Formats: sequence, C-alpha cells, structure tokens
Amino acid sequence: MITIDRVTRTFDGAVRALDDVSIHVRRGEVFGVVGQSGAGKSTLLRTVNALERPDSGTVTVDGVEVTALQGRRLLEARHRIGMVFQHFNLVSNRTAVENIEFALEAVGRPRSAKRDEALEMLDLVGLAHRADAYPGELSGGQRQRVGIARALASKPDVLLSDEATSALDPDTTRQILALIRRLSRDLGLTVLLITHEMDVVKQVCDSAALLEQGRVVEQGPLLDLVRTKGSRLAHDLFPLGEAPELPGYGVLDLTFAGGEAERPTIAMLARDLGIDVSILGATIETIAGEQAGRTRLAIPGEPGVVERAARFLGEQGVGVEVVSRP
Ligand SMILES: Nc1ncnc2c1ncn2[C@@H]1O[C@H](COP(=O)(O)OP(=O)(O)OP(=O)(O)O)[C@@H](O)[C@H]1O
Repeated sequence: MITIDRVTRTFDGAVRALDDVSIHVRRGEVFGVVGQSGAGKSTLLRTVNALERPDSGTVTVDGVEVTALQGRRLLEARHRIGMVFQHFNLVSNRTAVENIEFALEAVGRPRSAKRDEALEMLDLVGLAHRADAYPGELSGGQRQRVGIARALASKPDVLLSDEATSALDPDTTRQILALIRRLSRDLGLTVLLITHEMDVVKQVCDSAALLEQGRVVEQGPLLDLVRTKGSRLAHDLFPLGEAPELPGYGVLDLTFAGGEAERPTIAMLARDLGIDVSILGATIETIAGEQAGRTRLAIPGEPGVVERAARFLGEQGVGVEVVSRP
C-alpha cells in the first residue's frame, strides 16, 4: 500500500535525515516506525504525504507515485491520506463538529452534507455527544478523537500518525491506540505511525521498522522480528535488563512467539534433561494478536550442560541466546 523506495533526504547539504530508506507497508496493516529523537521519523512521515521532497528515491501510495505529483493531483493524493498530530492541531475557536466540517470543506463536500457527515465521523470515534464542545472544553484523549475524526473526514485509505499519543497519559494512550486498531480493521485503513515508545508498537502494530540516524536498521512483521536472533526491536519490545553474573551458572535468553509461547518448554527442559532451571526474568504479552515474549534462565553446571539445554530449546522452536557460560 505504501512503498518507500530508496529515499534519501539531506538538509543544508549536511544532515542526512533519511539515508537510502526503503519500507513497505502492506494494505490494512498498522506499521510503526520507531527511533530516537533526530532519527528521521518525522521527515519520513512527511515524505509520504509529500510535505517533504526526497533528494532521491520514490514514495508510492496505493499505486500512485506521490513524489512525482504536482499541483492539483498532489492535493487530491493528499486527501487520500489522513494525518493525526501529537498536539491535535485543532482550531480552538471552532467546536468539535465545526473542526471536522472545516476538513470536509477543504475536500469540497457540499454545505448541505457537511454537518451530517461530520457528526457521523464523531460518532465513529465515540464522541457524538461532545459535538458542540470547543477543544478547550475537551480532555486530551477527546481532542485526539476529534483529530482522528477530522483525519478520516476525507475517507482516506491511509492514516499517518505523528506521535499521536505522546501527549496523553497511559490509560488514554491505550484507548486511542485501541481506537486506531479498530478503525484500521473496520475501515481497512492502512496506518503508518511514528513513535519513540515501544509500548505503542507492542499495543497496536503488526509490523515495525527501527530507524537510526536516517537508516533502517531492521524492519518486518513483529512476530518475525521476535523470532529473529539478535533483533534489536525484539530486545526493546521485551526488555530483560542487564544479565546478572552468577558463578557456576550459564544464562540463556529465550524468545517465544505464537504457539511456542503456549508449550511447557521450560518444564520439558527440566524434566527431560534433569536440569534444575531457575527463571531469572520473564515477559510475555500479546502482540499482533499472538502471545510472544522473552524469558531468562539460569542453568547450573558445566558449559556442556548449558550447550545441551540451548540445543534442546532450539529444537523446540524457541529462539535461544547464550548470554553467559558457567
Ligand atoms: N527543515 C529542516 N531543516 C534542517 N534540518 C532538519 C529539518 N527537518 C529535520 N531536520 C534534521 O533532520 C534530522 C531528522 O529529523 P526528524 O525531525 O525527522 O527526526 P525525528 O526522528 O522525527 O525526531 P523527533 O523524535 O525529535 O521528532 C535531525 O537531525 C533534524 O535536525
């Protein structure tokens, strides 16, 4: 649905905000781009709706190369792409419903249809009852609901989200992410979101890319990344912290995803190999609709025992990393 192909963008001839970036977002998925401040996330998002022109490379949205468009055709393409902002960007002296009417006006909807359509959009985000409230009378979460309704007013195929939940508390963040997830599913909307929070990725994304100094370090479906040995995203999604030094023990980090998470693998290890395994840490959650997580084990004994345990676990389909040997 969105293909970013070898995009480079340099500022002032020196800062390479995007460096040969290629990302493919499939139709209907929620795709997260993560990275630290200055990694190039906003620049990337802005190239998708052609607010930013790459020095080289192309961006194609639903078969249309937006990087090649000008004038009227560019405006039309932008209407197929909704945008949600961190600070909502609502017009403060217009009510919730008027903010959406404003967006409908911009896409040329007739005056007679505007109010009904705007109310319909507010209903979609669960805010029809606050249609006549001004932004200053709404909570942060409610303002973002209006922001989302406004972004969807032109019935776009794609929603771009620029840190949409960064200004919200954790509970409200969860509600807004659940709303984005539901809208993506119900409307077949493709969502490209940028965030610096791994929790956002965990809660809402099907796929993700890690951006670092303008370059894509990794990308793919979350469950594939979780299964990829040494994946930085998987480590960040399920942090286990620094491994302790335990004399006489080897330490193994296991990664589970999908069906593997439900099998009693650690019990099997203890029973079948007769090893007194200790669990040092574990984190299991539902991501992309499946159970996934990481577990850290301490294995007592000789290095050979640790190797045997690692082999056994690998044979069960679990990702295994030997963190330390006795
Ligand atoms: N208009 C601009 N002019 C000059 N430099 C820019 C411009 N826009 C971005 N940059 C630079 O490009 C790099 C990437 O910026 P960008 O805003 O895309 O990063 P980001 O990952 O979105 O960061 P943040 O999370 O802090 O918003 C930074 O070094 C930034 O200073």
